[in-house]
Amino acid sequence: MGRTGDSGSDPADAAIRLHDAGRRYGLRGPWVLREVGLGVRAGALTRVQGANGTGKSTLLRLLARIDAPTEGRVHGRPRTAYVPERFPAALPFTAADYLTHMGRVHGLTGAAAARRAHEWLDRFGAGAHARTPLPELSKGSSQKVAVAQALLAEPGLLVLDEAWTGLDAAARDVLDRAVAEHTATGGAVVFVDHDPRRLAGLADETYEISGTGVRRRTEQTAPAPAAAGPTVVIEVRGPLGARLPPGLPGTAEPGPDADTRRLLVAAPQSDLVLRELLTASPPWHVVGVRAAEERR
Ligand SMILES: Nc1ncnc2c1ncn2[C@@H]1O[C@H](COP(=O)(O)OP(=O)(O)OP(=O)(O)O)[C@@H](O)[C@H]1O
Repeated sequence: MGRTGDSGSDPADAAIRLHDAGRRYGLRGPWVLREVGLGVRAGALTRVQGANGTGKSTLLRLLARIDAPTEGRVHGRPRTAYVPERFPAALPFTAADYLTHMGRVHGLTGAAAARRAHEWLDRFGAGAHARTPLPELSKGSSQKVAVAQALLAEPGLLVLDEAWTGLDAAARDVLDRAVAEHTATGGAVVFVDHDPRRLAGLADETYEISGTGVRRRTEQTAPAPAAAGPTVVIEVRGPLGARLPPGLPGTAEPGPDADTRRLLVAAPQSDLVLRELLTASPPWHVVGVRAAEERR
């Protein structure tokens, strides 16, 4: 069985690393993972894939340190936030109180945690549910809370297990952008998603689970084609006279102020463009992103 350690993907700058890690459930349960060696780099987007039941969630729980490996070791303790595949929605909190509580768990002051709780609920279009008890939320709103609790913590490592499932299209876009911003500012993201188009072409590393082993995939997924379809307007601000990064897809035009530009980009390429802008030197500040139809 191929071991990721054998493929040389154990970077020294890893935020977290598994060494010969194995996991089974129960004393005599079958091994789900064995001899797994992989590192997750700071500033990188890492995808984990594999057929149903192969151990994707198990691997993510090891990386999030929710579970300890049955054998082997884990190195690195980045501050980690985790969106589980199934959010425990029956907790006795309102949405805002739960998020504030989670913010405090992650070390924020009460005031900062409460502010970010409301900011993230608003960003996900769930501001109206701030005072709704978690058990009364719809599945979609509940998932927004599940994702917001991880994002508001601004962790070093963000672990997303099917986090897009159940979100509406606008909320999925918000999460896509949050992931791009997170990696652009040096955070690490590990994700699993059943949809191969999710963040297609953006992953820096892709790991495939097969049998009890994990293999690093070396081939890059081609970026999503710029198909006809929805266009988004990205308004950015940069230093006066600065040039946009070369080779950006879409078209650019002057913005409302001398230091702003408006980019018209096919929706599937907007994350790629945001990432280029945020990682440019000097970086561009993203003023806003909206559907082209809403343009005034
Ligand atoms: N808490 C647990 N107790 C016992 N067995 C478990 C537990 N969690 C997972 N397993 C088993 O470990 C194996 C891998 O499960 P896991 O959920 O990690 O796979 P997955 O690839 O994420 O699955 P899916 O594609 O269905 O989300 C499965 O056989 C599953 O039944």
